[in-house]
Parts: sequence; C-alpha cells; structure tokens
Amino acid sequence: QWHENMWNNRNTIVHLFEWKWNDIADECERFLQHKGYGGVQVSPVSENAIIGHRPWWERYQPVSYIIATRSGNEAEFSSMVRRCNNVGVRIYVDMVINHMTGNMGTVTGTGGSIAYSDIKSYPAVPYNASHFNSGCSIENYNDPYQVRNCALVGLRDLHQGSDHVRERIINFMNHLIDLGVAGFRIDAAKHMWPGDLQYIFGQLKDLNTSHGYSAGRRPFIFQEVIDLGNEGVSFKEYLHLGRITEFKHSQKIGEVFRGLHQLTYLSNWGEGWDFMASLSALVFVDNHDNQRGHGAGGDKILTYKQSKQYKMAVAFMLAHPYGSTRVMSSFAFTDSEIGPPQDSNQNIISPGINADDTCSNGWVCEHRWRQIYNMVGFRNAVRGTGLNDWWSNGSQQIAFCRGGSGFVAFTNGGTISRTMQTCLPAGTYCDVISGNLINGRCTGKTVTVAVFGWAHIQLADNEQDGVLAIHINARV
Ligand SMILES: O=C(NCCCOc1c(-c2ccc(O)c(O)c2)oc2cc(O)cc(O)c2c1=O)[C@@H]1CCCN1C(=O)/C=C/c1ccc(O)c(O)c1
Repeated sequence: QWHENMWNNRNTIVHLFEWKWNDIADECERFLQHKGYGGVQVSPVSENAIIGHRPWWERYQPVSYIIATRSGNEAEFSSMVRRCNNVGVRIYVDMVINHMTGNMGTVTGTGGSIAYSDIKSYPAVPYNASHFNSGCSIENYNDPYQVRNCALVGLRDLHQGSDHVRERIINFMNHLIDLGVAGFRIDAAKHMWPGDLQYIFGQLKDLNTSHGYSAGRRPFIFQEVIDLGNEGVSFKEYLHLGRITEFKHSQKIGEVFRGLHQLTYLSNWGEGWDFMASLSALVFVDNHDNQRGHGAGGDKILTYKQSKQYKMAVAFMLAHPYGSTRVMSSFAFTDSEIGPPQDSNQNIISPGINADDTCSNGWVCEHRWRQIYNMVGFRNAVRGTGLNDWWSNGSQQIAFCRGGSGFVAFTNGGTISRTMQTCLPAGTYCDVISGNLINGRCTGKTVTVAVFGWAHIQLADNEQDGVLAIHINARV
C-alpha cells in the first residue's frame, strides 16, 4: 500500500483537479505518457451535492456512490482508466468516505439523486440516520474523539464502525478496483478511526491484472492527514495503513523559496526537518485546498501565482529523493470559493491546448510548464540513486548530484559562476530548465562536462529560473 504501482520508468502523480474524464484520457495519451508522468489523481468520482454557486468544495459533499459528477459518468470514467493504463499512466481516486453532505435540507446530486440531509437520509446509497455519528460538531481539534466522532464543519459524519457503512464503502472501492484504478487518496483520514480504515483497506481486492498490474498488487493508499504537529491527532496513528500527505513539506518549502530560510539549510531536507520517514510521505508544494491561502500552511504556500519561486520549489521537490511526489495542476482563480471554468449551463469547460503546449480556457496546467515536466523526467533519470556531492556557498546557493545520473544547482540570491562537480560522465548536456533536447540540439543552455565530472556552471539570480538541471537522458 506504500508502492504507487507505476511503470518502472515513471514517477510523480499529477493532480488534474476538476478535469473531466474524457479530457484526462486525452491528456494521458497526448502528453503525460511522453513526459514520464506515472499517474493522475482525479477529483472525487462519487455523485455530489449541487450547491448554488458551484464552489470547488461541493465535490467533497457526497450524495451517493454513483459515478456521476460534472467530470463525467461511469462509462467515461471506465474508458479513461483503460486508456490511461494502456499508456502507463495510473489513476488514483480521491475518496470522500468520512462524510456525506452538510445539513442543507433536501438536496439534489450531480447524478439526479435526492437526499434528505436534514434527517440524514441518503436513499441512493442507502444510508439512514443510524449510519451516522451523533449530532456534535468538532469544536476542539485537540480532542481525538471529537475529531473522529463529531461532524467536520457540520458535514454529516458517517459511522465507519457500522457494518453497513463499511460494506457500502468497501463495495464502492472494490468496484473502482475492478475498473482498473491503482489506488486511492483518502480524504479527511484524520477524521476516521485508524481501526475502521484498517478494516476497510483489508477488505479491498488486489488490483485488476487485466490492467497490467502483476498479480497480488495492493492498492496504493495515501491518506490526507493534516498534521503540522500541534493537534490531538498525530499522523503516526496512520503510518501502518499507507502513505500520508506531509503538509510540513508544503509549508516549509514555501517558506524556503519565499526567502524565509537560506537554501544552505536544505542540506538535511526531509527527516532532518522533522518530516515523517521518506517511505511514508506523499509530498507536494501546494494542494487544492492550501493553494487558496487559508488551508494548512497558511499564506506561505507557493502557488502558480508566484511562478518563479513555485517552479524552483517544484524543481527542488522533484530533484530531491524525499517522498513520493505529486504535482498540482490548477484552474485559475482569484476567489477562493470559485469552482472550475464552466459554461452558461454550469458544465465544466475543457482545457484548450495552445501551439506552445500551454493550456487555455482558464486552466493553468502547471504540469505542462517545461521546468516542471522536465524535472519529472529528471526524477525518472535518477531513479534509484541517493543524494551526494552536496555543495553550498553557505547561504542562498546550493547544488547536488543524484548518483552519477543527475546534477542540479539553485540560487535564491547571487550568481553562481564556477567549475563544479556534476558527477556525470563527460559529454554535452542540455539544461532542462532553460530548454529541451530536440533533434540532438539544446534549445536552452548547454553544459559541457569534462573528465571526472567537472563543468563550469553559470546561473545568475536575475535569469528566468533560479535552477539549472542536467541528467543522463538529456545528453546531446
Ligand atoms: O471554510 C470552509 N471550511 C472550514 C475549514 C476547512 O475545513 C475542512 C477540512 C479540514 C481543514 C483543516 C483540517 O485540519 C482538517 O482536518 C479538515 O476538510 C474538509 C474535507 C472535506 O472533504 C470537505 C470539507 O468541506 C472540508 C473542510 O471544510 C469552507 C466552506 C466549506 C468547505 N470549505 C473548505 O474550506 C473545504 C476544505 C477542504 C475540502 C476538501 C479537502 O480535502 C480539504 O483538505 C479541505
């Protein structure tokens, strides 16, 4: 449950937040497979409440476990999983199983189901009042009982100790496994008892071998446990169940690349910064919630809006061996509630793809930014290596090798202009931050590595990007 079940020349999950299933299938075939992305985290697939202004978080208020949302229906979802698996891109489903909707009287779902949230009746599952916890709402996050047994922001809190609730959840997740998914994000895991989750995960099938998984593969599990170290519930309670989102990584990497800590202190990044063990961590720079500025990590979280620092942070995350990596792919927003780009009938608008491979129609597509997709390629090239030959100028300039397969340099202040050890075999390499290797030529900087790995590295702090990266798969 800690292994992503990706093809071995792939890594990194991209969260295609709010994308439609047909568009994700297209993206797997036309882009993700070619850039070495290993999988896609999709938005919740279960029918959700229709809430007036269509806020992004309406998808986190289930009405049933029918696959019917603004992203598409079951047939479209099933086709997407098949098409993406066929090109080696795995699908991970965002599971909202802690709760159903808020208390909003009679509510209609995106698949047309009706629910009576005031009396905790969800006939399309079916759930009735006996399947929910008592009416308390969470007041004190330092009380682990409240956090699990009371309602999160008033959302109807399911009782995962109930046999019926367990059976409905297990049945839904096993159906998704039948359709070929590789694993699950467990939303609001902190709000469910580890014992209940352990029971549920234990009843999940092995992955469907007709989608290319070897026999006996277990679903990849990554649990959303927001724990910055000061609440009653600790991430430690979930370590034995699967990976866990490491929000400290998101918070601290934002602080570092905003200049609040000098790069030289990144020399012990990971467990040295009080993060959880690397093999337990799912890491990211921002996520769908905290990119809006009021989630975990506060206003220091870097997003597409601070593009230079954001690309440096993503590049560092992908260059460093710590954790299993996830790249955020957003729609543009100014208002923190607003949902995805939609037409006059409130249908989600598909991203347009420009001639330069960027997106239009209100989609940011960070995963299509050259500095980001090329670092996904870097992470593939250095697979299996550690971090070695760390260098720093003692403040805002650092560089390191990944085995003998890759080299990166960062400056967050001042110009690097010196001969450095790149650990790479002699040859001519393309800097994959400033350009691509196309038809045997570098469209950006070229780095000539001499014998014993020495090369002159030039990186000014007024350049478009404060990063330089070379690796064995970008060698002229
Ligand atoms: O002000 C809000 N919420 C209160 C503060 C955020 O609390 C929420 C947390 C939350 C926040 C901090 C924690 O330490 C924690 O344990 C939980 O997790 C959720 C998970 C859901 O599936 C659905 C939700 O509505 C929430 C949520 O409201 C607005 C309006 C309602 C939705 N929402 C939001 O802001 C929605 C946020 C949201 C939605 C989905 C997520 O997966 C998520 O992490 C956050």
